[in-house]
Amino acid sequence: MAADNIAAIPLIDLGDALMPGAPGSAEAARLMRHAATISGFFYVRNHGIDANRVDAQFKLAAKLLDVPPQRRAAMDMRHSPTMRGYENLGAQTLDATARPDLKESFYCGMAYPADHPYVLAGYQTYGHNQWPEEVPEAPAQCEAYIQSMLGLSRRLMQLLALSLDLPEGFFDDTAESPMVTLRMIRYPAHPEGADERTFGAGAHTDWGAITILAQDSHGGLEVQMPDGRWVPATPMEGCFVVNLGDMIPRWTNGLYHSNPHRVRNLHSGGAPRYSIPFFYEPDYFARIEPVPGTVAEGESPRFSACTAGEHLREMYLKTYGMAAKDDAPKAAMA
Ligand SMILES: O=C(O)CCC(=O)C(=O)O
Ligand SMILES: [Fe+2]
Repeated sequence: MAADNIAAIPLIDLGDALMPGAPGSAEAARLMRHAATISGFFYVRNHGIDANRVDAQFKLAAKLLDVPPQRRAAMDMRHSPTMRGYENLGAQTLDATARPDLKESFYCGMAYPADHPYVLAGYQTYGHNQWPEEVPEAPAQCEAYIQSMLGLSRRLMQLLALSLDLPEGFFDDTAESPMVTLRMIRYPAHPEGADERTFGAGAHTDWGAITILAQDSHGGLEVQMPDGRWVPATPMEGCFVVNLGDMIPRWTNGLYHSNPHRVRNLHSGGAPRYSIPFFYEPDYFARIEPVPGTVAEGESPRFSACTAGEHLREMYLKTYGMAAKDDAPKAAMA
């Protein structure tokens, strides 16, 4: 079974590619290009993140999601200008043709200082976390996890640049004040007799640049291949699943893909499934337009150029039917 999905979702060993200029970087970049032109999904191993840190984050996810419902209501993400806090079961419909998602989650972001210009401006994803006092260790632990994921994301963006025959540091200046979201998700067991429109997470593509997913041992994530087939992203010990979000096709003029994926918690024997995706997006004002070498001479780009902030705002509007209050930056974006 593992061999099957490794063929579809390649495994990249980063052990020798973690530092700029490291000898294994070219090979990692080559494998990344291969994965990116198929589905945009790959596993990473020897990624430099301590297994204990990941385990502790799963324990924290359970604690956060065990906070009683009436307390959680006070910290619902809908009360947050930056969409941080609790998301209830059924609050999001990732696939508009399916039923509302059978998942609940807790969202948080990087601890930007309150006087950071983007926080003051109220841009989406910057600042304003809502922490439950029942879990006092959450802010510091989430920030530490975010910082380690951010380090890995920056390295993956460097390898992505290499994979496009660009200098390793090509994307570095888009990472100055990144938009990052950490999400801790819990999926109840898939209901018995549920119809084919029922999902833990309906089919969707991710919106940002890179998603780094830690999943527990139950499985349930499936990825759509170019031929339409759904392939399980079976959990692999010590590995993250990495996938490219919709900004990457926009940045590469469609050369790299951000394929649909979905979740059904079918094989856990009735237990809930936990997953922890980390979403990395560049700076709010990073321009997302084809990188050199991706638009052939005489051809027009396939996507309109935009800023990362504009792109993300559109996406939130699409699946939650709401956008954060960030009309102000329009002038600055023009
Ligand atoms: O839970 C998972 O395995 C995937 C979650 C996901 O796709 C998402 O949050 O975008
Ligand atoms: Fe996703």
